[in-house]
Amino acid sequence: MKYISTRGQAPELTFEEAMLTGLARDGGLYVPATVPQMSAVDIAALAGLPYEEAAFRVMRPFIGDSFSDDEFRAIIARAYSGFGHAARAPLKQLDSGHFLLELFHGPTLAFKDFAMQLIGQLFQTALDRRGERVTIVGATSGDTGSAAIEAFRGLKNVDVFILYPHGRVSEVQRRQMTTPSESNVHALALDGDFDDCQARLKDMFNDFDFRDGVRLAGVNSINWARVLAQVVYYFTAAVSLGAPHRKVSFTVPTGNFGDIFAGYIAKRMGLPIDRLVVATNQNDILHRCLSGQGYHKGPTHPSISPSMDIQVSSNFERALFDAYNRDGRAVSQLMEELKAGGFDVSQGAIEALRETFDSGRASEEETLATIKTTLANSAELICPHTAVGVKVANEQRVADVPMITLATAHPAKFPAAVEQASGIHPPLPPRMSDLYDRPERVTRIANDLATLETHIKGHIGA
Ligand SMILES: Cc1ncc(COP(=O)(O)O)c(C=O)c1O
Ligand SMILES: N[C@@H](CCOP(=O)(O)O)C(=O)O
Repeated sequence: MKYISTRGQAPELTFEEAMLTGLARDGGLYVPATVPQMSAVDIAALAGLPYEEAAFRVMRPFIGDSFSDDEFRAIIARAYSGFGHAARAPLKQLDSGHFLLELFHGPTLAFKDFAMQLIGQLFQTALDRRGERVTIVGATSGDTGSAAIEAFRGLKNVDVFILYPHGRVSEVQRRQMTTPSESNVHALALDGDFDDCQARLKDMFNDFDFRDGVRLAGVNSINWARVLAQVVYYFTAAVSLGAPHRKVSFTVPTGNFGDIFAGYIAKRMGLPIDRLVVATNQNDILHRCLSGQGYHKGPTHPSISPSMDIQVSSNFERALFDAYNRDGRAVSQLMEELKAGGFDVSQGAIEALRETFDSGRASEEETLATIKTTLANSAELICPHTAVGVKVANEQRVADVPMITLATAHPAKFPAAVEQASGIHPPLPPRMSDLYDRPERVTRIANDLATLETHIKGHIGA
């Protein structure tokens, strides 16, 4: 199994190399050269399996020779052992044709744990074997950072630096990042928004002296392994509703396009997915693009679903690569135009995208109203990101095809918005009940590449 870059100018890599590399050296994102297929028989055989075994069968063909079967099985078992629900990703019925896929039973209460817990184990195994260490730098609007810190805290061959936008994450998210006491964890509150954090991270990858000097690695969804781990729950959810014998649709609260791109991979592997619906908040660049208005950046408006406050949706590049028939030069050209503000998508590419993706948006008021009505109608208290999904799903559902909305975070991560909408203050799970009492450790830092690089170099192994 080989991985190629969306910009066509970087070396082909194995799974392990792509995982440890993160961003390709031509600035692109790694994708599998070919997508492995699962037959209807393979898919039907997933029914009733433990989540871990389904994960092994879905992901195994992407791993190649990087890990032995025994090694990979053990890694998966360790990754999901800390989840608070036996099913790992349980489905809850909201009404007759609408289901919630609960992805918040991991250690940091968001869907990121599915991938991050796995790649924590994968990194550790690979680095121990190679006798290497890496410096992980991550950009977060709140959830990736806390999940990465949880997965890598205390590991001897990794330092983890997380850039988050100062003042733009929830207090629970911030405390999850700033309270771990392990010396290999470094929380950096950047003066800027999430797009600034992600842009500086990509700048670091494109500064080869720095990149090679600190042995930079990335755990954002630029890392293919992140996307791969998220493919699994599309299979388990669809199979529990009757796939491969019946089609299902998914609505995905979307920001960086990693989660929904995992659904696209599941579909390309053979899972009978009818529609994949991109649900955005008021920062609706993806919805506008899929509606034919081109991809043009605007200001980011802070919202009550802050993890989706994004303009430059990183993984959309992977979808564009396929929509432009895997033409790396065309993708490079679009990404150059994006630096200057945006680009128009060709008619052929937009038609290709629309074969799979629909989209919708939820305003702040609609998000609050959806939290309230979902509680009243289905007795489910949902987080604001999930509410964006539920609102859009309700508009886009069609009869006879079940709709599964991804519940991407626990409501207790966003208590202010949930309480505003519902009057209920969602409590943190007991194991996190002292979160507000733990001392915080964070460095406020300027949105400046040289400052960041100097800080990181000075704190490796500190
Ligand atoms: C709670 C929550 N929902 C949705 C999203 C959007 O997911 P993605 O960035 O994969 O599109 C995020 C951030 O990634 C998130 O943290
Ligand atoms: N919403 C994310 C943004 C980063 O996304 P990623 O999937 O690329 O890591 C967050 O919570 O940080």
